[in-house]
Amino acid sequence: MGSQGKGNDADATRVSNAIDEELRQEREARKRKSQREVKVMLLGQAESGKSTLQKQMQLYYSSTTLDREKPTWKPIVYFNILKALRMIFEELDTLYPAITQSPTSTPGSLSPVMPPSTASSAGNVFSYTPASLSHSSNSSYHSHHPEASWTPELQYLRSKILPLVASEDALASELSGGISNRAWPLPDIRATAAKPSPVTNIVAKTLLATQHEIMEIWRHPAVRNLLRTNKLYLEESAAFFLDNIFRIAEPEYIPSIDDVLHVRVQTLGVTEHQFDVAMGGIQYHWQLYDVGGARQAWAPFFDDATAIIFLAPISAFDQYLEEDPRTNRIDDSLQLFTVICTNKLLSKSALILMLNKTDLLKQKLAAGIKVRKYISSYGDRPNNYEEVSEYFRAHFIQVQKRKDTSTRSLYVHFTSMLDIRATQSIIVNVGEAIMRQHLSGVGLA
Ligand SMILES: Nc1nc2c(ncn2[C@@H]2O[C@H](COP(=O)(O)OP(=O)(O)OP(=O)(O)O)[C@@H](O)[C@H]2O)c(=O)[nH]1
Ligand SMILES: [Mg+2]
Repeated sequence: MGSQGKGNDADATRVSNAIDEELRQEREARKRKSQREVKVMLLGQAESGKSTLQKQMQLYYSSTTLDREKPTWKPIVYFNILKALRMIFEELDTLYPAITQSPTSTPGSLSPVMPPSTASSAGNVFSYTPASLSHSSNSSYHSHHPEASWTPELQYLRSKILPLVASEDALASELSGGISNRAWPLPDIRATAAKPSPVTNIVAKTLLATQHEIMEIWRHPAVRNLLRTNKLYLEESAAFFLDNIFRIAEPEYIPSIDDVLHVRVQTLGVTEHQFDVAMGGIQYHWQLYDVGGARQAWAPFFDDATAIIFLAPISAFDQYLEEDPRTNRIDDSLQLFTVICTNKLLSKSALILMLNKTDLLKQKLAAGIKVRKYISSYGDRPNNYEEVSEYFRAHFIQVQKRKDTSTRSLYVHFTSMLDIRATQSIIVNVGEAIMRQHLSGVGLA
């Protein structure tokens, strides 16, 4: 019995040592792995540019994967176009109810369609055309074409384009794997967009057949008027895609990187993107979390995040929240930034602030839109880009100084996320700051 007991003890010790060793190795491996793992969160209000930054980071760190994805963005570009056309016609139908009747004859008075080369470069007529300019360019048209005479041509264009608009729901359904409701945001569509897609093919053919009518409605003075008077508010990507309709309607069309950056799809929940980043001869594994929608519930899952990149679109000073039309979007960004700064769970993360959409801010200011009209505290300060951007920057910095629960520093960048060159150099800079934080966090710096 005794000797048997001893044998058992020895066995047990051996087994226990082996388990200890295994656990030690696992711990080591986990530690090594966590030393290589960098978690970055993208935060900011809806449409602040988080997903666009994610694409820019993918372009910088893993450009071949973004290149491979390009064809899968095609139906989503179509989807953005169809939505814009639907919104245009919803507004036209209300304003000119007569156009909803079927056309009696094809009007001979249709203005000639622009050739693709001039058409694609003649854009920039979104809502911010200076009033003086748009007035002079439209006045001669007005004198020959009183609004009543628009009815037959609008009727005709509507009847041509309507079948395309009608396929919006089917396209949404195809993209979202069977959920047919265009009001719903699409889930991460890149997976489903890669599958064979009969609706996408039909939409492509219809686009090809109606491209001239689309350009014509997009250029039509009735639509220009709606945009100029802000009766029609299109998503920011709409003008870009409609200006480029001839290129997009080509049968061999594959979205360019520029197109991919312009696409607008609302992110649902949290999407995760991974890529390997080589720095100092070591491969780090970056996990990028693009957090759309819900605001607070996610915080506990990210208490070990290396860095938070907060995006605030400072062009949005004249916009209000969709869900609460009394809240100015800059105010909302400041509130959300306060929540992030004061959240103890996130206090160990590096904090990077990107004041985004500076290109749109410049356009709005150049068009004479006054900040004071929307933000009374702006007072009599000059309404130029330098003053306005500095004013917003100071406000965000002040929030962090006063409210931050940690003593971390704040990295601030002005960004224009559709500008590839400028954004790529900011990504290098931000990447270095994130790696410094990571290395100090794992005790290597
Ligand atoms: N002009 C301009 N447009 C931008 C800029 N950054 C992003 N956009 C556009 O703004 C729209 C919204 O950008 P997203 O990246 O989808 O915004 P998001 O923060 O991911 O939005 P949610 O997923 O709804 O939370 C897209 O059409 C982008 O192309 C910018 O700096 N300038
Ligand atoms: Mg998004």
